[in-house]
Amino acid sequence: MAVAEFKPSNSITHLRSSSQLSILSKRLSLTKPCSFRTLSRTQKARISCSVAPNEVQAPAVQTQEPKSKPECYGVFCLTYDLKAEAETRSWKKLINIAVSGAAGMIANHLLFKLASGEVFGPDQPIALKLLGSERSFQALEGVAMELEDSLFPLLREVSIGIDSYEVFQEADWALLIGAKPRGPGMERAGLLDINGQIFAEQGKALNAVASRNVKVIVVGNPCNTNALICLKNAPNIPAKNFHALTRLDENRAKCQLALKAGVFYDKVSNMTIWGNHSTTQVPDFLNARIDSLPVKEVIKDHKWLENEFTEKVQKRGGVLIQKWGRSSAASTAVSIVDAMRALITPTPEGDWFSSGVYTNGNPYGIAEDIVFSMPCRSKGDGDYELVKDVIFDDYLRQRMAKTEAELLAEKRCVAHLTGEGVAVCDLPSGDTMLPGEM
Ligand SMILES: NC(=O)c1ccc[n+]([C@@H]2O[C@H](COP(=O)([O-])OP(=O)(O)OC[C@H]3O[C@@H](n4cnc5c(N)ncnc54)[C@H](O)[C@@H]3O)[C@@H](O)[C@H]2O)c1
Repeated sequence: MAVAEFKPSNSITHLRSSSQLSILSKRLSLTKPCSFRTLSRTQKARISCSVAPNEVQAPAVQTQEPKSKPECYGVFCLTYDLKAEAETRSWKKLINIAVSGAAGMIANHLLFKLASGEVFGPDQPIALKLLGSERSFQALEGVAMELEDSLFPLLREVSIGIDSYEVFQEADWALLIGAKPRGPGMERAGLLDINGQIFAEQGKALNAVASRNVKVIVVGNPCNTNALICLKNAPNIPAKNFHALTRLDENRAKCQLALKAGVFYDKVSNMTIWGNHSTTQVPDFLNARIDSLPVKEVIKDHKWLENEFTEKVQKRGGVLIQKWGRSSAASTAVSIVDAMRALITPTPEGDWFSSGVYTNGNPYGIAEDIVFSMPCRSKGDGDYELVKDVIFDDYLRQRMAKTEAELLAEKRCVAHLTGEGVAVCDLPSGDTMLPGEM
């Protein structure tokens, strides 16, 4: 990307968004407004601003913007030579990706994958809109600096902010990672309330300012119920557009089956994670396949499947924390990429992927009106359909009932955040830690 230096005299400056105009005007203390023009070729508004020296009242001193206001960051505010844009004519329309918790560990892996084109491909420019908390604002600036220094050709805009109503504007994707970790001694109900409030607020913000077709992936825990809270607070966005990330659990389950069967993990397919992203989740070995064969035909040790395999997947996150000293970040970022790609590329014939989705009219008899991980297929258009041809046995039904009961109890705990009355918190006894916890 060629970047032309901004000169505040007689220059024609091409900005990338209307918000940049106000920043430019402020920097130059312009007395007259600049003019707009739209380039139909790119279908994107650009602003031409003729600046005569006598219009400049003060030196181009950079004024401090209020921290809550997202704006272009650093090099992403600079202008660039339109001639150099010839190269980018074949590029697609810019995609706006909002990421919350952008100064956190998962985002630190994810943002660079997004910017490198790993999700949307080498001809798809993107804008990153980074949401942080007040405490993490400085760290957010650090993240933006690293993005600047990476010189990603596809990364056309970066903005940072702490107000979700500002950051989520026109978002095509919202990757909601930011959440409070559970502190020592904090009950799961406490975590549900604290984080639930974050997701209620972010749901409202998405409802108000995001694209009507925004795809939302909730990562922050407890992600299923946070996704439910979020969608309930965004009535103008289809509930089907909200996902809770269970792709990491799917990937972990595939890995364990491959290990036991002694095959490379690309041989494992049709892996469903049913239910909650907690230790009640059900990795489904009944419907999964290894080399196109039912798992039970390849792995004859059915006791291992029922006990060890299931528990290994459910508790993988906790074991990882014990070894690593922190929660999985890199593999979570990889699984977010997988989850996004699963929605924008056609699912291979006969296969499916897992995602926590709204149980509205599901064919499995699962309680309606919760976010439950289920098997999905996509045509690659951002949408999905539930897979119908799955089988159940008593073991699977029993396990599914347990994770369903947990999600229904979580839902009752957050009734005050979903507009469904007074919360009554009667979570099943025994702490079903989140997979990312000890
Ligand atoms: N679904 C999954 O598979 C999965 C896997 C791993 C982790 N997680 C969850 O993802 C979340 C983030 O994990 P991490 O390792 O990146 O944590 P982290 O603590 O490194 O980062 C979280 C970031 O979010 C920010 N934040 C807090 N509240 C915010 C808010 N209201 N708006 C915007 N930002 C906010 C924090 O300041 C912090 O920078 C946790 O809730 C974790 O449990 C989910």
